[in-house]
Amino acid sequence: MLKTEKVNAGYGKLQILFDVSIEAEKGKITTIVGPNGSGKSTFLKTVFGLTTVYSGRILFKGTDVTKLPPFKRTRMGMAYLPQTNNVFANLTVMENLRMAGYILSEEEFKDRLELALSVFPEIKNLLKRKAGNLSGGQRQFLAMATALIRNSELLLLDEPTAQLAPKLADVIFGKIVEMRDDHGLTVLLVEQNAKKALEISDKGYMLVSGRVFYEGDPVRLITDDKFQRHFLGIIEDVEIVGEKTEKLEAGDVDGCS
Ligand SMILES: Nc1ncnc2c1ncn2[C@@H]1O[C@H](COP(=O)(O)OP(=O)(O)OP(=O)(O)O)[C@@H](O)[C@H]1O
Repeated sequence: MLKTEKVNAGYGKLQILFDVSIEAEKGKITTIVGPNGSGKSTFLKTVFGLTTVYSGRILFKGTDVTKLPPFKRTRMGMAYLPQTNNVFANLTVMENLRMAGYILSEEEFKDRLELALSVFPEIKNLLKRKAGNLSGGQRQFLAMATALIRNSELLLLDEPTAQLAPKLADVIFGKIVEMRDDHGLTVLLVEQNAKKALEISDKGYMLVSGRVFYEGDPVRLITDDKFQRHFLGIIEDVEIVGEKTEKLEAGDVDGCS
């Protein structure tokens, strides 16, 4: 569904990502974890076309989208849900949902709305409320519901559980699983809440200083001793040789613990 090939990207001349190659398979949840500032959000923005790509390719459904503007990627089925400002705060919940479905016929919109509200019944009684007055969790539900209305195929989720109470975070993770299992969505997830995110994932990546440091089985990543230390920001034993960071293969992880 989504593949990046040796992507080097950043903001203007400030390079943040180095040779990042990642694959998110159709109908699967792929999660990227890593220390603060490692480039996780920048990577999602890059996939959506919001940064400067110096070299490498981004392939979406087999098409090279590296040079396409974000609105064209949206049209192709990508939904990017940033951590904040993921809904129109001055519009009501219903107006947000209508905006998402503005190209649909009235009949199609009704069907998509019914589906979105069946996955997110939590917002059903809030349709007239201004999105800006929703709680953090409700706002996240609304943002995800708009992706369902748009019939998006790939969800790019940037820390959807940030600043939410643990119980609510669990509900959000449950919704992500539901969107994969019942609605066939492909999810590329960036999370600080690394352990829980990896538990629901089919594949895990770890970024350190803008480079892929681990790729593979998410459960192996959680249980790896090195991961725990790196994730806490203690990265003294990441071997950096010149410009290259040693990449752990899934097979190496057993030996690390
Ligand atoms: N718009 C921007 N312009 C310039 N530099 C930026 C911009 N946004 C982020 N950065 C820098 O890019 C680097 C990576 O940040 P990014 O937000 O991608 O990391 P992250 O892994 O998502 O971190 P966090 O978990 O703290 O959100 C940081 O050094 C940050 O200061």
